[in-house]
Amino acid sequence: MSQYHALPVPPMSIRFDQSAGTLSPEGPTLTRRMSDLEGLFRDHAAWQKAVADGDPVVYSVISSPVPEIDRELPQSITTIQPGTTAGELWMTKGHQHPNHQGEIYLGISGRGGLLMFDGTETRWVEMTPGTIGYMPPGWAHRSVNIGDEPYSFLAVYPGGAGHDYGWVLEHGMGLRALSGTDGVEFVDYVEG
Ligand SMILES: O=P(O)(O)OC[C@H]1O[C@H](O)[C@H](O)[C@@H](O)[C@@H]1O
Ligand SMILES: [Fe+2]
Repeated sequence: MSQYHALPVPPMSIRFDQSAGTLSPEGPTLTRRMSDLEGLFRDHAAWQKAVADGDPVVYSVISSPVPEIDRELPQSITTIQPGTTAGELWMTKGHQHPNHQGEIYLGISGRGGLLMFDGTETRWVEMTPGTIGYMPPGWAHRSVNIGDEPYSFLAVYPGGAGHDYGWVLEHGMGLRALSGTDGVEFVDYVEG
């Protein structure tokens, strides 16, 4: 975490320019390429090939300057590119909040889905512009682009929530979202 990101901020408004894909003022930004998603797609060989064939950007995250520290309420906008890897829809890594804290997403543009898993049950919430998706404490979450255009959503989350990526690598997400003839199709996480 940069020192800039950890600084307290005054009351403020933050402007989102959708066509430019910017927040102002802006905090840290993050770009995740295919190589950053190791171990997450069911078809490892297809993932490796995609990395070798140009390692495309799968999603990016722009953040407001509100710091990720306890009692603050940071926000970020994530944009997932459309695409599939061996039929599996492009998605975020997915994470659990170590101390089980809730979070909300607001669909901004494109069509997506919010896959949630509490270790036993899986839930899917379809996200279109204007949908508020709620993740209760203890539900790991992953976002998926189910359309042909970039899918963007706003996230608002407790500053102390943290990101546990190891939990998803260990437990999976219950289901995988594949591109189907009539849209999205689900298979068990462990299915090959
Ligand atoms: O952290 P990932 O699973 O890669 O998801 C990407 C991002 O999605 C949302 O914007 C969350 O609020 C971010 O905290 C998260 O980093
Ligand atoms: Fe989260």
